[in-house]
Parts: sequence; structure tokens; C-alpha cells
Amino acid sequence: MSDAVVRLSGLTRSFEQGGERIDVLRGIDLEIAPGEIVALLGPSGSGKSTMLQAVGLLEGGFGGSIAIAGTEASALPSDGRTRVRREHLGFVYQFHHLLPDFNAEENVILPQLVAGRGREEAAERARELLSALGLAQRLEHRPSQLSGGEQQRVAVARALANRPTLVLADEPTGNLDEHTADRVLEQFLALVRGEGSAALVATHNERLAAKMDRVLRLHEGLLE
Ligand SMILES: Nc1ncnc2c1ncn2[C@@H]1O[C@H](COP(=O)(O)OP(=O)(O)OP(=O)(O)O)[C@@H](O)[C@H]1O
Repeated sequence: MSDAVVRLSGLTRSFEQGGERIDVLRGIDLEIAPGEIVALLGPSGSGKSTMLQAVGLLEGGFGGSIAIAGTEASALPSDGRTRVRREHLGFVYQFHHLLPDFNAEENVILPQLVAGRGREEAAERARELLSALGLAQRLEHRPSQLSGGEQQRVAVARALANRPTLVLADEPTGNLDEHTADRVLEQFLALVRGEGSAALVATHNERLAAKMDRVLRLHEGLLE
């Protein structure tokens, strides 16, 4: 697959802990196609976050190769990794990490301004995404004035604002009750599909994973 949005070959990561070496990732091979939505399942401690950090080019220390949208990124210097991240990746975490002093619309506008988009266009895009997520009446609310599910939906809009090739989501609904988690995940999947982005979504929830296009299982440092 030459147009893969992610290609991992022999990805490894080990940590030293108390003088002992733990091999968390032991040679992961993976390709994700454009627009494909992939669940990454595994129990706590199996290495899901570590793998997302590798694909997100957020940390060094990995062995093997990480290519994002055809660019071999693992060997790039930090500014090159930042550029690939800005051009191609969007992130959603378990906790929203929204800026507390800015309202919902501004939180979705800001990453677009950083990417060089004009304010008017950025505001229009923010309203489009937030409306698609049912938040048209919440544009001027600050994060503390939103429910947990609403906060996560703003975080989803922010992640998609710059039309990423790939969205990386680490337990995006892990902080929500089951009913809210289901609704937010449905909206997340529908929006990502509509936008044509690919996604890699870490979860330990089999039921939520089953709603995605493909399910990967991380076990003892390898994908099953
Ligand atoms: N910086 C670090 N230093 C030492 N060990 C680490 C570090 N980061 C992760 N680990 C270890 O790597 C293993 C995998 O952690 P990781 O957070 O990737 O798992 P996870 O599958 O995302 O778990 P969870 O579902 O609980 O978030 C764990 O044993 C963890 O203790």
C-alpha cells in the first residue's frame, strides 16, 4: 500500500525501570489506509499510549521506522517532526486539555491560526464543526461551563480543525459514563468519516472498538 497514512515497520520501545528493562513494543508492523478508522485494543499497561506517542511523533526513543503520509518521520529533527505533526495529525486525549480561558469556538479557532489560516475562515470552520457535533448553542461557553461530553466534543472539533490526514485518539471517551461515551464516539466516528480522515483510537472497550473499521489487539508488545 503505497499511499498509507501510517506505516510502522519493526517499531520497538523499551523502558528501564528499577534497573530492569521492559520491552513494551517488540516489533510492530502496521499500515493504515486513507480514511480507515482503526481501534487499538489492549488492557491497561499493554502499550497503547506508547504506540500512539510513537505515531504522534511526540517522543523519541523508538526503534524501527515510522512513516506518516509517506514521510519517514522517525529520523527527522524536532522541527521536522513538528511540521509533519501540524500538517497531518490531530489529537484527542482522555481529558480534553482545552484552554480554560477561551470559549469553545476560540479553542477550535486557535490551532487554525497557528497553522496560518485567516481568522474569518477559521471561525467559520469552527462553527461548522461544532454545529456538526450538536454544539451550535455552546460556542461561547468556556470549558468549565460545558458538560464532560460537551468538552470532549469540543476537543474532537479542535482535533479535526486543520483537516488532519490522521486523528490519534487515546481513550477519547474513557472519562465519560457509558451512555455519553457511546454518543460522543458515534458523533466522533461520523464526523471523522465525513471528513475523510483516518483514525487510530486506543481503547480498552471491546464494544466501542467493534464500531470501527478494523480492530487491532496489542498483546505482549505485538499486534495480534
Ligand atoms: N516513561 C516511562 N518510563 C517507564 N515506563 C513507562 C514509561 N511510559 C510507559 N511505561 C510503561 O510502559 C507500559 C505501557 O504503558 P502505556 O501507558 O503505553 O500502556 P496503555 O496500554 O496505554 O495503558 P492504559 O490503558 O492504562 O493507558 C507500562 O508498563 C508502563 O509502566
